[in-house]
Amino acid sequence: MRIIKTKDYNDMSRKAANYIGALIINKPDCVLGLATGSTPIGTYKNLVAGYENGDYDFSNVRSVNLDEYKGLPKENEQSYYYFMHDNLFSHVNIDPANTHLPDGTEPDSQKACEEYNKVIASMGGVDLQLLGLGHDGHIGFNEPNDEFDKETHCVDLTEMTIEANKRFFNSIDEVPRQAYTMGIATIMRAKCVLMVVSGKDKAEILKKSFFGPITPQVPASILQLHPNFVLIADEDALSAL
Ligand SMILES: N[C@@H]1[C@@H](O)[C@H](O)[C@@H](COP(=O)(O)O)O[C@@H]1O
Repeated sequence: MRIIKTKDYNDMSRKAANYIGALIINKPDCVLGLATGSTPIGTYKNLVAGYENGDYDFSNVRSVNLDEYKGLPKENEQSYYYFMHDNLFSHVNIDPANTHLPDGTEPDSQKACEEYNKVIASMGGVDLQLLGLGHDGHIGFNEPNDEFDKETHCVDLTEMTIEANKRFFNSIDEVPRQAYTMGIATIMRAKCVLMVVSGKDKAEILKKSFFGPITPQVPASILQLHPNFVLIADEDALSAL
């Protein structure tokens, strides 16, 4: 595990975008595993700026997203489909046909998950998986559990996650209770895992995840075993170490 300590959120976002941008320059047809949440927004802004100034060309980049709420239509502003278009895809020259998210509009969970596993397999491996960190240690929507969930599956979101994500909705009742998420085994197979973490409110869970025991009760802790795990975190997020 490599820790890159940054001054603040902006510094974190710029360094993470530089990291991803270097991969795009090196491997123009790379497969990016992408994440949502508020933390990567700055990273995406910097990637868009890099595209605009001619540093990054997304025309051959392919992407697979970590997760999607179950039951939200694509045009719902809180769907991760909408988020990705709003924050990245519609601002760069990525081919929409090369971007993938689980289908949150598919009511049949087994079908949605099997289809997404096939999509992931067809990409031939993720070069870089970007991750945020949930307050309970979740990655994607892999919530604390008695075992590590391996492939794409449907999850019941925990109260903590519903509570944390309600800020994006009009009321807590609107927050979906379920989501489709890539599994831990898929995340662990990525050649490189890049996590961005910012803020004092993440300091305790960051410490627990990467300096505590490896346990499915703290899903992110499994990343301690990843051969190429890079954590880009700001001083606040690292303040409990
Ligand atoms: N499914 C997403 C995660 O992928 C994300 O890492 C987490 C943290 O979000 P934030 O970055 O807003 O703290 O939120 C959501 O639950």
